[in-house]
Amino acid sequence: MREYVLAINPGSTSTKVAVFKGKENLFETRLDHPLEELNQYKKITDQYLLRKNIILAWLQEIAIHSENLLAVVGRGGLLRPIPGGTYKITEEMIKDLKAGVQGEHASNLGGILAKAIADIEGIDAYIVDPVSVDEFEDVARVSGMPEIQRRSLGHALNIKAVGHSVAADLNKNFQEVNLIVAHLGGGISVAPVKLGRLVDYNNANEAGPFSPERAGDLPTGDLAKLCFSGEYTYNEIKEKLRGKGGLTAYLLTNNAIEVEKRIEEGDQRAKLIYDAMCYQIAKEIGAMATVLNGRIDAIVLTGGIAHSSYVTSNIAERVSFIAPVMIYAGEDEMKALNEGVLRVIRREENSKIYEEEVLTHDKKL
Ligand SMILES: Nc1ncnc2c1ncn2[C@@H]1O[C@H](COP(=O)(O)OP(=O)(O)OP(=O)(O)O)[C@@H](O)[C@H]1O
Ligand SMILES: CCCC(=O)O
Repeated sequence: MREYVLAINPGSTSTKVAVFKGKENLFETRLDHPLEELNQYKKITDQYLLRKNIILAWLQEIAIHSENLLAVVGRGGLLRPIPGGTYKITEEMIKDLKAGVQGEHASNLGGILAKAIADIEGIDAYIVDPVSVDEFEDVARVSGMPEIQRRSLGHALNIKAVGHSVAADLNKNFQEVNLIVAHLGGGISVAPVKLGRLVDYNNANEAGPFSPERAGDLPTGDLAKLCFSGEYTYNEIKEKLRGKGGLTAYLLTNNAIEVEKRIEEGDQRAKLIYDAMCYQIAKEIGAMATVLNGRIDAIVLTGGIAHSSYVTSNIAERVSFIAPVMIYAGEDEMKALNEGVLRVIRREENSKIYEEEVLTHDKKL
């Protein structure tokens, strides 16, 4: 009997996998990939066969047979800009994931792996709320330089999933509330969520507050000088902006728990940098409050760093005058992927077709 949903969430060095029966999470694990293995491949998407075989071996280990799978869902990546929702994976989407139309990202593998495993049984494969969800109002796209448009890239999957939970806790529908959701992880996304739509974003890879691994907003003149100083290659600059920026650049760690330990031991520099990160997050939340004209049901702090009362109280002190601050620490992307599929299977929502949404969503300013 076909009754299980397999969820696949690829990260840079591991693939999280889970098997659900209805809402119940039966098995979940993180399959680690040693760097020596991954480094053999030039492009992230070239790792697909290696990861597929490891997932199939794991399914065998837990005695889940592919003929009992009902659907497979993967985390969607840097696709073309599309509205949020659950998408049936099509060949057109696979082409774009392989080409990396908005860049390389481990999540590009999510859809490719889901489709490859679903195809073994001829069942449906989906992605849910990919990184490239774009529900911007046009005014949010204008950057100040016509050659550059502001892009919507961020932690849409967790932000939307948490938004649904917050709305339910407020006894409302997601489409009835205005929220500012700050996802505080390795990257940081701050999003004004207007009646269920992500109408603006900082773009977690390139702007907004700095984060454990990313530099965030920078003074543009000084950045241009650094780029042309002759000291760095393009790839080195890219790494300084994303991967080796933020806390990692200042404190040589991306681990917020380690930073807090240093602060407790009296490290004043660690305190200054960490407080600056909280300050920038609060400032971004304040800016996003204007997007919602100040009509906000709640400010929501989520992601791994929202476990820290140091961070949440620091931010709350600055922003609680705007709206009540609610904390939903951690993330449950596996549950969010499964629920996206369940909404379609239970006909609470229609699945979308990527190429149709891209066509109707192509923005030229
Ligand atoms: N209890 C805690 N207190 C403070 N920081 C914490 C705690 N637990 C986790 N973190 C921090 O959260 C960060 C990782 O968050 P998270 O797991 O959401 O990120 P990720 O999944 O690696 O990246 P992303 O969220 O950008 O996809 C790390 O800096 C980690 O040290
Ligand atoms: C673009 C930000 C999303 C992520 O880092 O996972």
